Amino acid sequence: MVILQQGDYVWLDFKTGKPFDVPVGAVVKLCDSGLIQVLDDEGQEHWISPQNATNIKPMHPTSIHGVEDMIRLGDLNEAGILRNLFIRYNERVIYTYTGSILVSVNPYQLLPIYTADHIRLYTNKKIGKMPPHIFSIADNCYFNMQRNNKDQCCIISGESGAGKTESTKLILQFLASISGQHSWIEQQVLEATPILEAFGNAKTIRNDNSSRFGKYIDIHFNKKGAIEGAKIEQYLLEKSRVCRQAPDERNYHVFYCMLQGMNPEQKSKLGLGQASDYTYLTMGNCTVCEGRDDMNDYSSIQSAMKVLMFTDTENWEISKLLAAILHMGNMRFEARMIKNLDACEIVRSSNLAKAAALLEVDPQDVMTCLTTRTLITRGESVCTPLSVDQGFDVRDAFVKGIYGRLFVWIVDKINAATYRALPTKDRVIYRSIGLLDIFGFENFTINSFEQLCINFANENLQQFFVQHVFKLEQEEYNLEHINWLHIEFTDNQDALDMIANKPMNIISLIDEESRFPKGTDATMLHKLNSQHKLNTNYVSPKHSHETQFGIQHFAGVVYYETKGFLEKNRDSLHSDIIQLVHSSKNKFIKQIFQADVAMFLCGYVQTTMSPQQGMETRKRSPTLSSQFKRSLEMLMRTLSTCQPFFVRCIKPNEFKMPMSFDRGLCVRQLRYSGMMETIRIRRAGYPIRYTFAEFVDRYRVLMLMTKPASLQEDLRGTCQRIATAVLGHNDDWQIGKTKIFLKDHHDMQLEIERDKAITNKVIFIQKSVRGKKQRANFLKVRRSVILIQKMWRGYICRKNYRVMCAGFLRLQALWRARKHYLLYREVRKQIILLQGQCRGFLVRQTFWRRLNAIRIIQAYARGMIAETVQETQSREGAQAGSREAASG
Ligand SMILES: Nc1ncnc2c1ncn2[C@@H]1O[C@H](COP(=O)(O)OP(=O)(O)OP(=O)(O)O)[C@@H](O)[C@H]1O
Repeated sequence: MVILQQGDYVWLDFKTGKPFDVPVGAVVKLCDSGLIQVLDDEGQEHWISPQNATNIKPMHPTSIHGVEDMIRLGDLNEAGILRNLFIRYNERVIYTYTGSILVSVNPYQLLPIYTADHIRLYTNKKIGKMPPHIFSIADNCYFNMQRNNKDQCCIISGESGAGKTESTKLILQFLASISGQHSWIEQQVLEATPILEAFGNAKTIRNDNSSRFGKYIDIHFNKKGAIEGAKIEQYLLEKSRVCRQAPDERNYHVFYCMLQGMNPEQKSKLGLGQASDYTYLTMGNCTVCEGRDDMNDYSSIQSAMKVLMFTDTENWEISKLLAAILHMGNMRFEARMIKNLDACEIVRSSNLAKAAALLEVDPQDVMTCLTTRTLITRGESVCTPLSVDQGFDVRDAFVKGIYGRLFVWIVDKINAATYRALPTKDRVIYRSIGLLDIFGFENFTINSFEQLCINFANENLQQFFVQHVFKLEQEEYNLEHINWLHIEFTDNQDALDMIANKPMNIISLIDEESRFPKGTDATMLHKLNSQHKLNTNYVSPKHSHETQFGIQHFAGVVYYETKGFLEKNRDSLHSDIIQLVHSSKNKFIKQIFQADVAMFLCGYVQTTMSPQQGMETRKRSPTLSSQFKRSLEMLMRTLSTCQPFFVRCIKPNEFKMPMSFDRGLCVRQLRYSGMMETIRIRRAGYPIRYTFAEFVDRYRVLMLMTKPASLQEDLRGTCQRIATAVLGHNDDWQIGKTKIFLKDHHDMQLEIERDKAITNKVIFIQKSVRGKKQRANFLKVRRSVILIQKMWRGYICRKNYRVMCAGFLRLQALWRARKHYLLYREVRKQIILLQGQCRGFLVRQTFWRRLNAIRIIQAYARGMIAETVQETQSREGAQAGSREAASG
């Protein structure tokens, strides 16, 4: 028992026994209370008791958050694949790889992943270098074509509404933008889409723009890799839609566009009203399609037709036929009895006249043609009446005949504009990429002849795939003496042999019975039963009254209802109708019926038993199954010369809703797409191989001193050495007799290393060239610098010299000045000293002289003073005596 912890991821398998129930991923929320609580991917909680713990299995770590390449999933089973797609889808990541197979889940919303920037990002990038994307497939187709000089093809399959046509358009858009400037031819190739969609697409309950035909677009490129042309091959247009639509479905878009977009004058010329006036347009009770603008689409169709060289006359003739179809659809039949036989008559109305006028036939002839039939009884032709139901059937057969041939003519017309057959010698230099947008495996409640054809095509494609991925590899491994693990896989060769290859196969028996005059659906079933009842791929009816048989296809058993098989397979028109067309004055209708008329005129007719047991005359055109088988054989031949890529489109829900993932629906599609086988086969084998020479030439860059293959003596040894050096000894790659065998991731690793090595070498070359250039430049600059330095230094030296000279002069002057000054100062000092002494001497002499004089003067003065004082005193004494005498 597994010990679980909170947060662990597990698989929950409730073993409901329902065919499309697979284990769901879940995370453990609680596990400590005895019961285990888990939350599954759908958001539902479950409590699981220890007894039921066998329902739980741990999840491989690679499955927890999802991987880009499902080959790397540890849980390589339906549940693992489904969960991986689911978690990526929830993150709006719609593309996932399985090796080089791309799985695309329709997002039903516009994602910002198809911009010009994305185109640039994905250009010239090997698968795996960038996250999975449809652009990566387109890019690898393109660069493989150029690198390997080999045609490429891309097989896009899936259910209705899964996104095949959108993927095809995205690839075309990518190729047109990377292959060069938008040229006229590229525009023509791109403009073919609106025309094809108008005439071949319709609103169905599964898809508002459902392609009701398969197509193979072969795009041709010239040596330079520019688009040079394209050729479209169409398969199995659903003609019955012109006359009948299921509830909520519409007829082909072109009818509604024409009625909305034509001007009143044109409409009145064609006698047209509005969509609701026509039985053929209202059977599904739905004349408008949300999100489509029929009026706008009409002008797009018109301009696309101009680009593709439809003349105005041709355009008008097409409109006339479309209008005639609508008028014929409004014809009513009334029951009559003629000579005790059920007969009918067309109710008088303008519809017959309008239809006859547009077809340019006599209205009476139309009446006769739709109400009677010419039979040959005992060599004589007899005209017998038709019942009302037969009348309707003949009318519808005529209408389907017109539309089917018109569609073929339109495709041919487009091809005439876009495809130029090249002389055989030129073809060698032209390469092509083929895009196959074809209905996937179908298994409805009631499956008819169309489903048989579709599933037959899918068996072929599955076989092609298996052959490509497994059988050829196995053969090659054996041839090359490679050890490899034998894996079980479903080889559908037996089923294919039973359907179409071995003598008395199912298709040939249906064909034979279709040509047999007395053949009916019941006799055909009887023959099928007796021929194949012992074949394990054939499921016989359980009771004799049952009208269905089963085939064990690669994707499961499908039961086919045989009612109507022969009629559908004959796909022929009664000779009366061909005669009516022959009598027409309308050149266009005669042109589209050209082959039938020619056959009719040759009298090349077949006879079949009519319900009235008379012999009908019909033109003996090839049956639908033989035509389909032939075009399928051609297609398979073309594909087998190409290097293939596979895109598996998955529709996540039936409601055209974003972010809604219906697990059951997706498992069914995964199973029907043969995905499981493909994953196992691819993972177990060695998808990448190179001859020794190719390998050495491509990867010698990874080992120093390795010579080109042409100069090698031991190519095998060199290969081995390179592979060992890069991939290691023990990894799962092998070396055979002439080739080396690798897994996808080895290729990626080698390419990454090669890229690195080349980048290093390029950098080295760039470095050397830049170095040389820089050195030369440097030397030049250095020379110039030295010259400048020289000049500068000279200049500076000269300038300095001059300054120095001036300085020296000044110094000299200063020095001399100083010397003179010092001398002068000394002299001056001496002189001053001398002067001082002299002056001293003189002063002293003068002093003594003056002193003596002063002394003499003083003595004289003192004598004077003393005399004066004496005189004064005597005078004063006299005066005082006088005064005393006076007073007294
Ligand atoms: N990559 C995409 N991004 C956004 N929407 C898409 C994408 N692919 C498909 N769709 C939506 O899904 C619708 C159906 O796609 P598409 O017509 O390509 O389906 P189909 O497989 O060709 O169906 P049918 O077989 O009926 O023609 C488109 O009209 C578009 O709305």
